[in-house]
Amino acid sequence: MTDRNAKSHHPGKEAAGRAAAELVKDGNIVGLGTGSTTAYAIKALGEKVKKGLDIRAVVTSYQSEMMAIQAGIPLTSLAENPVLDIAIDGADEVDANLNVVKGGGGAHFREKVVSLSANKFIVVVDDSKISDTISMAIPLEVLPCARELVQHQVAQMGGEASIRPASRKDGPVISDNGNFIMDAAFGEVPNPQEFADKLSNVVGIIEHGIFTNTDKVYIGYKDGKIELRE
Ligand SMILES: O=C(CO)[C@H](O)[C@H](O)COP(=O)(O)O
Repeated sequence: MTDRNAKSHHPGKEAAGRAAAELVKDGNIVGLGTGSTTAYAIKALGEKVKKGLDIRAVVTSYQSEMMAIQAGIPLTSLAENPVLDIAIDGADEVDANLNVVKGGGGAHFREKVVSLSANKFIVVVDDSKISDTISMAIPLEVLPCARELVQHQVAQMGGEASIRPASRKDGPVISDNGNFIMDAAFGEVPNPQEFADKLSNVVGIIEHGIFTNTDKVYIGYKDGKIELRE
C-alpha cells in the first residue's frame, strides 16, 4: 500500500497523470478520481483550463473536489450530466488484464459510480502498482451495522476482513459517505470478474474495490517515461 501521506514529488505519477490529461478534449465532462496520481492529472487539467480548455468535472471525493476547485476546474454533477466523456483515476494494484484494485483512499464507491458513468475509464499509476495477479487485500465500503456480518461472510469465502484503522483519530476510517472501510485479504484473486460478482452478493458491502472496466492504463516510471497498456 502507498504511503498516503507522502507529499514528495513523484516523476512516474506525474508523467502518468499528465499523459491522461492529454486525452481530455474541449467540451468534455470529466470524472476526477482520488489520490496522489490523479492529483497530477487534476493539476494538468487546471493548467489547460486556465489556457482556455472548456470542461466540467464530476468529483469522487472531498479530496478531488477541493483539488478541482483549487485548480479552477468548473464542477458539475451526475444529476446534471449522467454520462461522462472520460474518467481519470488512480489504482492500488493493476493485473495483467487491466483489472484494478482501488480504495486505498477509501473512495472506491463513488469512484466506481463515476467510472461506470464514463465512456472511457483511464487509470493512472506508477510502476509499483503492477502485478500479474491481484493479491492485495480488497478494500470494502461497509454499512457500519453490518460489519460483523460482513466479516462472517468474508470468512466463509476463505478471506479475512478487518476494519481499517484511522491514522489520525481513534477508531475506524469513515468514508466520505459515512460508512466503514474494511480490507479483506483473500490472497491471489486469479479470476477478478467472478470474484467481484461474489463480493457484490455479500450483504452489508456497499461496494468493493475490484474494477473490471478499465480502458487504458498509463504507467509512469521513476525516470519520467510512460507506458500505455490497453
Ligand atoms: O482508489 C483510490 C482512492 O480510493 C486511489 O486512486 C488509489 O488508492 C491510488 O492512490 P495513489 O495515486 O495516491 O497511489
